[in-house]
Amino acid sequence: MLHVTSLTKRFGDKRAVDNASFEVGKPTMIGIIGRSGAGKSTLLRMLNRLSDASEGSITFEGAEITTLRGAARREWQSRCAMIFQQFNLVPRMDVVSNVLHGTLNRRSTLATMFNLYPAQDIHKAIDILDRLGIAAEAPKRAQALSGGQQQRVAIARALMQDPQIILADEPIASLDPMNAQIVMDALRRIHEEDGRMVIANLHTLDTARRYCDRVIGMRDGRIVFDGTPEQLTTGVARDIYGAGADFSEAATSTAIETLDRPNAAPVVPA
Ligand SMILES: Nc1ncnc2c1ncn2[C@@H]1O[C@H](COP(=O)(O)OP(=O)(O)OP(=O)(O)O)[C@@H](O)[C@H]1O
Repeated sequence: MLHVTSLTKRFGDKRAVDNASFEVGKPTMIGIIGRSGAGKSTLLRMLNRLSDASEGSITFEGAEITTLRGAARREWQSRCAMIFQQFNLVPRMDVVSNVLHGTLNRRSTLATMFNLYPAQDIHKAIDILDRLGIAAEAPKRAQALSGGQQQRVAIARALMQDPQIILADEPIASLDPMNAQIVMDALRRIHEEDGRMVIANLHTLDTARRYCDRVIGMRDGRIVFDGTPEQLTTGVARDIYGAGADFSEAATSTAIETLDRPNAAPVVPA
């Protein structure tokens, strides 16, 4: 399905992604972990063609992605929708219009200029918002929503494109633990119910372990681990993060786990 072969991105002398290779045979939920600067965002941006590869190849269902231009590149970008840490919504625009923005690639210039949306697209947008539990927010301005709600609007906008792949760049890094859990649950459900591939950059180990079928670990641009959550032992994690013997998993925890345990001690702010 997806084949990434010897993918490299150079910025001057620096190899932000260095000879990365992996294959995904079927829709899978994959977490990419690694410390800040390891190359996670650069890898995702190359997959989506927001950024050009310096070397290497990406193929999806047999077609080469790295060389796509113009309309073919835009068509690829709708097949693999991307969501971001900062949601990237239009803050003053209402929620449903933000979601309908996901259809921009396939609308005529005239329809875009006059803000005309087909009724079936509007119904589809509302249905998607409903599925994500935020249909009631549809008429509100995006800026009036909580971070977790805004990220779900961004997911809804991505789903409007009916993508085969969802690329999520640190989707929960700006959220509190409860909203982080809601957003990760939504991504997992979309993967399981729709059979879409989800590749998410995650800065915390526990989230990757809990939600993903497969984890890819990056260090200094290289893929240094590719396996199941069970194979991701503390020793392996220490290697990925380049940490010493004092490495503590708690330091990379989102505290999502504690939400599930009714008897867990309350988290006391420092
Ligand atoms: N446009 C750019 N120009 C120059 N260097 C860049 C550029 N984008 C990324 N880099 C560098 O490439 C390396 C990888 O960055 P990248 O953002 O992919 O890492 P990351 O693992 O996603 O980290 P973070 O979690 O902090 O976003 C870093 O050293 C970064 O400084």
